Amino acid sequence: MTSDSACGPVLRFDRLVCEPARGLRRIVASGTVPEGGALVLRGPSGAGKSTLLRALARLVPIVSGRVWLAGRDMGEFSPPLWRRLVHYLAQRPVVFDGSALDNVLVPYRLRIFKDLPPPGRDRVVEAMTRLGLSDPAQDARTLSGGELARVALLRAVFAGPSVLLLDEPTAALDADTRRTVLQFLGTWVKARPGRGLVLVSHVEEDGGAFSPVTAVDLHHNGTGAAP
Ligand SMILES: Nc1ncnc2c1ncn2[C@@H]1O[C@H](COP(=O)(O)OP(=O)(O)OP(=O)(O)O)[C@@H](O)[C@H]1O
Repeated sequence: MTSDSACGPVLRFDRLVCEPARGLRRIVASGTVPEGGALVLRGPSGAGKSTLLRALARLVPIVSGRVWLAGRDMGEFSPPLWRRLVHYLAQRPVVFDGSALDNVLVPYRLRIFKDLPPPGRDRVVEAMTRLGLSDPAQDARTLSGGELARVALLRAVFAGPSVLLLDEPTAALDADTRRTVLQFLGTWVKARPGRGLVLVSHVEEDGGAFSPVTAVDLHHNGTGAAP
């Protein structure tokens, strides 16, 4: 896996020490998310990949270490603003009542982002179509696992993040759909300056969809390092 630092880092974490819940085994890692590209988080099951992602989103306790977004320390942001800009997408998608389209727009329907104008319906439907979601009106509770994963991904994308933290976003997808999703993310991350991705993936080729790309290997003992 190559590393290319031609662009500056969007997100950087240095000797970040976090724990899944207070008092549990700690995870220690440092890494850099390149602008317009991705950091791929690798490691065996239980090594702490999801925990590290959740720590970067300020969803689990950070014991020590530092995190910067576009050069600004995490502490300079309120937690809600940070979580919007550094947006975590869980491994198991959450489904709400309503259609597939309603589900993409949930944060706006619930008025979580009061200061952000909702994206136009046409833009959302166009993105859904690009991801192979051909019926925006379909009841979300009838969507397959792979369709729901793509709905959840679009919900995250339309929340307006700078950095998307994606926990195995291609796990429920067949090879063709996986390529479509990776291509979509590759376009998204380059569409505006200041964007980056962090991706947990067990699929070696997933990282190859992005350039520049960096990696962190988390080990069984919870320590992580760039290879
Ligand atoms: N809330 C929690 N309470 C107790 N233990 C937890 C909690 N969350 C995670 N753990 C434990 O912390 C360790 C790291 O979990 P984590 O989900 O971060 O691993 P992972 O590398 O993402 O694994 P996988 O590849 O299987 O998803 C695991 O041993 C897990 O059982």
